[in-house]
Amino acid sequence: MPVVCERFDDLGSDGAPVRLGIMGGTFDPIHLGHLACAEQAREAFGLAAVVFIPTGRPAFKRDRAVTDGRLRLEMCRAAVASNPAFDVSALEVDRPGITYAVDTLRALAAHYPPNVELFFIAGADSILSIARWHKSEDVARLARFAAATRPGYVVTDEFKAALAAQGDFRVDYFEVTAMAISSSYLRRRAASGLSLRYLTPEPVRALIDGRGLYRAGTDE
Ligand SMILES: Nc1ncnc2c1ncn2[C@@H]1O[C@H](COP(=O)(O)OP(=O)(O)OP(=O)(O)O)[C@@H](O)[C@H]1O
Ligand SMILES: O=C(O)c1ccc[n+]([C@@H]2O[C@H](COP(=O)([O-])O)[C@@H](O)[C@H]2O)c1
Repeated sequence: MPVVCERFDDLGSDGAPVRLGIMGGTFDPIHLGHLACAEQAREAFGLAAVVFIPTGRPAFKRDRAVTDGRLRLEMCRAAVASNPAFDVSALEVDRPGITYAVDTLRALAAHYPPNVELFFIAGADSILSIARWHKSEDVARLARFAAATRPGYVVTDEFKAALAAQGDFRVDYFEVTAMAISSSYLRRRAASGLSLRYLTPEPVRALIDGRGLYRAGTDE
């Protein structure tokens, strides 16, 4: 039985330094923006693998209903199957209560040897909120951050100063191909009966269609 993920549970067991990317998100549903972001972070930071970890009950989205965690995990699994460097983890979906990244990072740090360095991948826009994350000082100690910017997005000195004022976070930026799509956009399209083709991998689209997800009246 895998402990934290399905393909890379023994990462770092040879003692050599290695970097593991963590792509956290609600993934309701996963889309090409998430996947390109993870792939380009992998290249930019020399990550050996990226694990997609769908949240259980997301801390900052308590005001809306979220699709069942097992289904979101299944969509993530279908989305990453064709990339040998990608994996999924059920850690957050299986953990009861509100999902906090600190609990996940603690579990990963306890599982992997110290030569495995954790990189949490996130959109640069959401990086400013990390100081409000649960036990953010521990989050800062447990992982580095790979923050995705869009082409033309300038990380200003003011932004860096605002972040530095909030805590001792180690943040590195990388540029990701701009894709102006979001899970909410896909949900809205599905609810209007519009196609999700070319916005999410085909196996994910097939799951959404097959299970009748995000149809009118089933969303927020
Ligand atoms: N188009 C995109 N390109 C790059 N990164 C993205 C994109 N969409 C989301 N992300 C990043 O992926 C991570 C997980 O995002 P999340 O699951 O909340 O998706 P979302 O599309 O923003 O969802 P929603 O529309 O429901 O708020 C976040 O760090 C977010 O910044
Ligand atoms: O730990 C927290 O307090 C916390 C607060 C907000 C977001 N996060 C994490 O950030 C990632 C992206 O979250 P979201 O809400 O944009 O899908 C996901 O892994 C969340 O668990 C974590």
